[in-house]
Amino acid sequence: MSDKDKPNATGQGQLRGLKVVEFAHVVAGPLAGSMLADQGADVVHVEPPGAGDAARAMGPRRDGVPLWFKVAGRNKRSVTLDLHHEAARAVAHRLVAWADVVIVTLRAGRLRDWGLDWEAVHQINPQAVLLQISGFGATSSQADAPGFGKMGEARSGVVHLTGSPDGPPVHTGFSHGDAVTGLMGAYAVLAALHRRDHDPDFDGEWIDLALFEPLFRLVEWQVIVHDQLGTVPQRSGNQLAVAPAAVINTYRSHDEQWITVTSATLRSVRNVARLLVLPEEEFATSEQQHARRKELDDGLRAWVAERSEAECLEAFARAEVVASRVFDAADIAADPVYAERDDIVTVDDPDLGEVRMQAVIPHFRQHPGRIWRTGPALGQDNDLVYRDWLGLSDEELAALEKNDAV
Ligand SMILES: CC(C)(COP(=O)(O)OP(=O)(O)OC[C@H]1O[C@@H](n2cnc3c(N)ncnc32)[C@H](O)[C@@H]1OP(=O)(O)O)[C@@H](O)C(=O)NCCC(=O)NCCSC(=O)C(=O)O
Repeated sequence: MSDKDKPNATGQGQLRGLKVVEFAHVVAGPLAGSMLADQGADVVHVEPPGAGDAARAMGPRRDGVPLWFKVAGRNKRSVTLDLHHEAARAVAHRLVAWADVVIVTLRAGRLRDWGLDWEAVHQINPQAVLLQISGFGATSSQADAPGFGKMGEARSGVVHLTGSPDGPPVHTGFSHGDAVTGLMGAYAVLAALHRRDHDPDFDGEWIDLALFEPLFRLVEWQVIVHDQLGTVPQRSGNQLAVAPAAVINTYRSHDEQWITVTSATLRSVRNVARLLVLPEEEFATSEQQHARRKELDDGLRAWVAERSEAECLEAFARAEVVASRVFDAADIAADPVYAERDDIVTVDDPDLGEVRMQAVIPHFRQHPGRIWRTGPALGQDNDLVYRDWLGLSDEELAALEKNDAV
């Protein structure tokens, strides 16, 4: 076994030694695992033999090599296991027994059939933390229904709030609902592990997370405004529906670059007024600012349209008005602040040579996580995980292979 193939291969990171197995596909569940893997956990991604996780085929390719999975699968182990076979399910249960954390995102009926639901997992490994991600949650009447992240975004209220008032509701340009669900799933796992490590009576935990719930939770004002005022917040373009004093919008410069300006406190809105040479004292209170929000917005639009991006950003910086060029991927690649932060790193990849991707974020300054591999080939770690970690014998492995179960 080479050094890099040993358990705890990262040798660093906050979660070194944490054992995680994922019976999860596409984006949300694997992203939860990715957050844990970035911090040094040993994450085993179980995929069906053949094509593997559908996530492998997603997104643009270079020379036939899919790019997204190089990031999505990074720092993880890939094993194949066809759970349609009973013998494969027995191996899955050994992985459950091995793990501290089990992530499942197959539909409820399938989890029950395959012995990967809470009852089964808890029986196999009473100390395990189970993160179950589903469309509608395990207690819902829709518990077994399929769900995708965009459904979650729509159901969370966020899509209703996104877009211009006279336009259609809009989704964001990436897997927002899935990503936030993965992130919240990882956060929940760590909360459960904290209890495990401090409560002598810990007897496992079942985290039951629906795809719409994380975004729903994060729009902090939606429910209480509706409850207390009886009003339904509406789309308001780039403005925040419930922060009436704020000036937030994108404006186009003379050299046709979009710039976001955002000012959400009394002082920062006053700074905008001063920049536009409006009498600052007339923008002293939240009510005054709200009453003249359109004037500020129109004023900024005209002001930015007359100037180049560079002039605007310089003036904004001088006036302490918070603003940014609306970045695209090329801007990110060229930006000095990203470089100063080491937010993009170069990683060796067996198919593509050197690839650039996001660093482990957030940065831990004392004990940072690291990227020790890009998304692995399908089943690349079968031998390591099944033989060395689970202790399967040659005969057991041969029998699985003979039945196409791995
Ligand atoms: C994503 C789903 C809609 C896919 O639904 P289905 O295709 O009906 O699959 P099921 O969940 O019933 O799981 C059974 C299928 O899993 C696949 N599968 C996965 N892993 C295995 C292994 N190891 N062995 C065998 N089969 C496997 C295989 O295709 C099975 O289908 P058969 O071969 O027919 O037996 C659902 O799993 C789901 O709602 N999951 C919970 C919420 C979630 O995570 N949604 C995706 C978020 S990402 C997202 O929204 C996005 O990317 O966009």
